[in-house]
Amino acid sequence: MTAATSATEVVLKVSGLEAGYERPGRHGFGRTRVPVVAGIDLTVEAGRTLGIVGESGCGKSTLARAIVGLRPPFSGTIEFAGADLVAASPRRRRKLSRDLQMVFQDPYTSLNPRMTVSAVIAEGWSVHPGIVAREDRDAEVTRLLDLVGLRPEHASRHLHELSGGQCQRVAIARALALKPKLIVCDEAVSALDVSVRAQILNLLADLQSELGVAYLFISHDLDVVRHISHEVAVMYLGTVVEHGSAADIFNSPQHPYTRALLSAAPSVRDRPDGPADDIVLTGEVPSAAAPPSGCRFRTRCYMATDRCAKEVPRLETREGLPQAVACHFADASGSTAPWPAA
Ligand SMILES: Nc1ncnc2c1ncn2[C@@H]1O[C@H](COP(=O)(O)OP(=O)(O)OP(=O)(O)O)[C@@H](O)[C@H]1O
Repeated sequence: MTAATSATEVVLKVSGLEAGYERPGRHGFGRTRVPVVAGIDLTVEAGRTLGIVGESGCGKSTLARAIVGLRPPFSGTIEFAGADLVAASPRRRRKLSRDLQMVFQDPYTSLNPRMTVSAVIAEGWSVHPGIVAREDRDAEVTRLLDLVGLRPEHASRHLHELSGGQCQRVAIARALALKPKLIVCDEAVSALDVSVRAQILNLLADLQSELGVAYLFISHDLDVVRHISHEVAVMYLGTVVEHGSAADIFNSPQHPYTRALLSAAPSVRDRPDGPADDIVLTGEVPSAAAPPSGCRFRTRCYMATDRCAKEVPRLETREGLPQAVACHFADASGSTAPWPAA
């Protein structure tokens, strides 16, 4: 008997992505580009979740915005559902955007609080006609509300009458209304209370099982990312320093930055094989406008040597390790100690 192989469908493939902002050039002449995202490669498979984690300011939102077209990249490619989003005409891009939705951190600012819930959910159907027939729209709003755990009577309420958790459910219903292949969630549960956060995370997971939607899930909260992700990419100063399955990243982190980050996460710190102490990083995160030479993490790394100032470590799988790591010293011997504690 031959084993069945199931080909995985890649919905999003980002290659060599550079994105950021422009500032006035030297002496006020021209514009200088500041790449906040400095050459990122990643893929998201259909029906799966890629979590992106990293400290505030590492470029997570810039990455999300570049992917959904809110911030044109400086270079690189973004392939979505087989189409090149960067090269696509505005018309084609608009068509593709139906399948690529985003849920932001704060629904009160990302959605119009004076609109009714029903109008917020149905808005995309005017931009993308043909998804739901006009006469079926009320019923579809009710179905979507039910899907995200709200009642039919919520349809006529205004957003400002709802709680933060309810608003975020509306934002998810609005994204789902277009039957997308991928939803980019940028700190989508960060503003919510702990119990509501857990409800929304469970809701997202249930919707994924039911509808097969993929997520690019961005958060600074390690435990949230761990809860929802199949794969995890760890970002530091605009680059990915480690990328692998959520289990490999959380159970056996290899990059010194990942180790430091995880050593402060309660779910990791408190387990028997966790680090003896928090790994405290010294120094400030350098500016994206003037990153260190070589390894971008070296100015805060407890392992840095001269080599790290000269050579940029490539993000690659190293012998004996299942995940990809961008560190000259990562290998299966666990040489990027201190980890684990014993
Ligand atoms: N238009 C801009 N002008 C000046 N600085 C910017 C601009 N856009 C981004 N930055 C800077 O780039 C860095 C990365 O920003 P970004 O919002 O992508 O990070 P982040 O990881 O999402 O952090 P946070 O969670 O705090 O938003 C930050 O230091 C931010 O101040």
